[in-house]
Amino acid sequence: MADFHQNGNVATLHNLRTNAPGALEAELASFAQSRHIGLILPSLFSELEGPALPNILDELAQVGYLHRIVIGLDRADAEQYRHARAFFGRLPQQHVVIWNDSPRMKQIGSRLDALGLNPGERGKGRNVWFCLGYTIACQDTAVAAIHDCDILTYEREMLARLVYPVANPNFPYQVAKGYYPRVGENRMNGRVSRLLVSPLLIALKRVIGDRDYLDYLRAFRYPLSGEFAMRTGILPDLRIPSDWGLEIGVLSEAWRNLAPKSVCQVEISDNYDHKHQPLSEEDASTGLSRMSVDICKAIFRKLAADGTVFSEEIFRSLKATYYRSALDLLESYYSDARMNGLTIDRHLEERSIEPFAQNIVQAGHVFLENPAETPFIPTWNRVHAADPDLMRDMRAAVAADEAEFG
Ligand SMILES: O=C(O)[C@H](O)COP(=O)(O)O
Repeated sequence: MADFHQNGNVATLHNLRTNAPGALEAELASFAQSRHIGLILPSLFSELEGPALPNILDELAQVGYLHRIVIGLDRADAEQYRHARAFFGRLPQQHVVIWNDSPRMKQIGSRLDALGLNPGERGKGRNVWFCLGYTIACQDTAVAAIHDCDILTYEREMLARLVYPVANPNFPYQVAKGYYPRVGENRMNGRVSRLLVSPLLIALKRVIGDRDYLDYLRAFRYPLSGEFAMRTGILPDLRIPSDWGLEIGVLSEAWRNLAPKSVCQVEISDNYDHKHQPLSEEDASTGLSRMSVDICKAIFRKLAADGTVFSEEIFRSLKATYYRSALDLLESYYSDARMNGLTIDRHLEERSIEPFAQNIVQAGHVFLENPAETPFIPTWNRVHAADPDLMRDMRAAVAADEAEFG
């Protein structure tokens, strides 16, 4: 049974398990009559062959309130795109597959490059950005949700809970961020969230002192969740990081652009499992290690933009303070896991803290050497100002790909 604690920073919408099954979906169907609800699915072609996506589609096929599903397809050749069209074809809702590697979409990318508005390296951030642009260009969607395509425990109630806070016209929220415990195969997961982000935020508070931004980030129960819903009015001004800092980046944008009362977090599941990436201890350029560096950089940059002065000494103290905080939290995670019959490999977890500590310092170095680096994709407002036809042409490119390979 969940609690109903509020932290005072962002509204927390719990699942008290008191609602009748289907009650939220029934309400959403009524909201959807006057405000269209869309879903964005950033997908790698390889995920079509994974175990999660077929079940996600089975669940989505039963969702009646969705106006459109926009699928951003990465790392696919022409044959794979054709296959993807057929794969997603069983969705009864209006849907579109954006083939990011198509010659037409590459031309759109080159046009952006020529304007100095490079949409960044291939990756989830860039994929989501094109899907958002497509959604804005359609001009018919009031609420857009985003979730990952590797969720092994997907149920359609997750989506209903995610979109409800921004779809209900009587609620004040512009952004809803999903949260849940990550457990699977009897293990407590969420390694980067538990072992890097939580202790890093505690350490930052100790080293640099109180900051509203730190309180805000610390208020989120799962800051790295890939599940968001937003009212589309805020999308044209959203700056999406092109690297792995996407989830923290979106929260930071919400903090910068919106009043705190417009942001909430919502419990979407009590059983979330997904594909696990390796930590790659020796190589900070891949896997969770790379993710941890990008997340640290995103947080440092945001704090610096807010007036915090960083130095080598601060990053050294941060590393030491982080290490201590992470070990303390590890003790709590262990007890929590143990009482819930879950396993946690203490040795492995303690070993993961070391590369994370190194990566904090590495991210600090990168930041100090290049403080002006802004790995953000331009906002769609900026794109529209520079090339008012681009969004329309992008829609046409997607339609032409569909017609050619349909
Ligand atoms: O959210 C996280 O911490 C990372 O995505 C890693 O998650 P995992 O440990 O569940 O694979």
